[in-house]
Amino acid sequence: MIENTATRHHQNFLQVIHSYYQLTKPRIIPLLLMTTASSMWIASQGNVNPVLLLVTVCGGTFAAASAQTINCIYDRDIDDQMERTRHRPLVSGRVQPSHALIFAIALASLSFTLLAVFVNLLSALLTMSGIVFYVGVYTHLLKRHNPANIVIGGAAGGIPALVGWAAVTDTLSWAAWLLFAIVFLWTPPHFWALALMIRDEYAKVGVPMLPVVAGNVAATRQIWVYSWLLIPTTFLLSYPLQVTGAVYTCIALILGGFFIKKAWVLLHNPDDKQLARSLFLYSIFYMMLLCAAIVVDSLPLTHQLIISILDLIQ
Ligand code: HEM
Ligand SMILES: CC(C)=CCC/C(C)=C/CC/C(C)=C/COP(=O)(O)OP(=O)(O)O
Repeated sequence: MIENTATRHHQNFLQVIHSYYQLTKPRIIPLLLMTTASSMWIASQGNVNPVLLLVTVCGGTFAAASAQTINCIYDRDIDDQMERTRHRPLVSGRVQPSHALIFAIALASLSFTLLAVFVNLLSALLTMSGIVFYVGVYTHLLKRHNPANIVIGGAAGGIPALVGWAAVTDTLSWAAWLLFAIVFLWTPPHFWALALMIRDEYAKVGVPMLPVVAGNVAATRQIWVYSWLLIPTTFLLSYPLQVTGAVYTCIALILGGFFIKKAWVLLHNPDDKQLARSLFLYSIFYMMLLCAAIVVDSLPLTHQLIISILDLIQ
């Protein structure tokens, strides 16, 4: 009997932890952190201090988790009505909104303190501006009111790249803003592809996502335009900025080629949900590999490999 009660308490405790974990929308955070890490990588010319990297990534994790939790509190009414979101902890009543708010404030405070004390004030303030922008501008002002919601909201997603740069250099440079621009321009194709898949759900709750208000044809045209803005922008890191080299440029070219191809096929089949899904999944893979390419590009081993290959050819 006592053993049973203890097991039940243990299970309840794990369920509570899991509910709070779910509040933070944890699957999105690793990619945000990859943009921070790759920005730190370039800013330190491949010699990033591992402790600084760890602390910055922890600060970024807490901040993103805080922002997502506040978003869950704010959007719990519409989350309740959409299949994709109806199992979230605040909707199903597993966490009280007031408890979630305390959790979010604690996470934001922890993030600010960690970054301000162990990294620098600029990175801490930028991170807080990320939370304010995502919650105040995207979630409150735009998401339910303006079809340009995610175009402007994409700026919040670009902030972790700025944070990474600021963490290393205590300033922002052209390269930092370029990384910001890459995430900013990537966000519309990433999100509209998903919105094409679940357009009816957004329509049901009255969220004016582009495919809902302008139709699939207009949305796929916009995806096409943003893809063409994104891909050339990724090359600017190599030329004229010269913060990345040949390996990055080759990988960016191949990845970009597939991006354009998928956007092109979708442009000609705007109602095909499978193609929209394929672009959505690819957009995530694309950003992961682009960040990885930035890191690989600067490794001494890569340089040695290229020199060996060039020697072999000659
Ligand atoms: C305003 C900007 C953005 C919007 C509106 C948006 C929206 C979404 C939505 C609705 C999902 C589906 C999540 C789910 O199934 O619950 C998703 C998935 C995802 N997003 Fe975004 N996103 C945005 C920006 C970003 C950024 C900047 C990143 C990272 C750099 C990112 C990374 C991801 C990842 C990794 C997933 C897949 C998560 C999974 O496996 O379920 N997103 N996004
Ligand atoms: C520096 C810092 C902390 C920056 C914050 C960056 C951040 C949290 C970006 C997240 C973008 C995102 C996944 C939006 C989805 O919101 P949604 O409300 O449209 O998604 P939903 O429909 O799944 O609720």
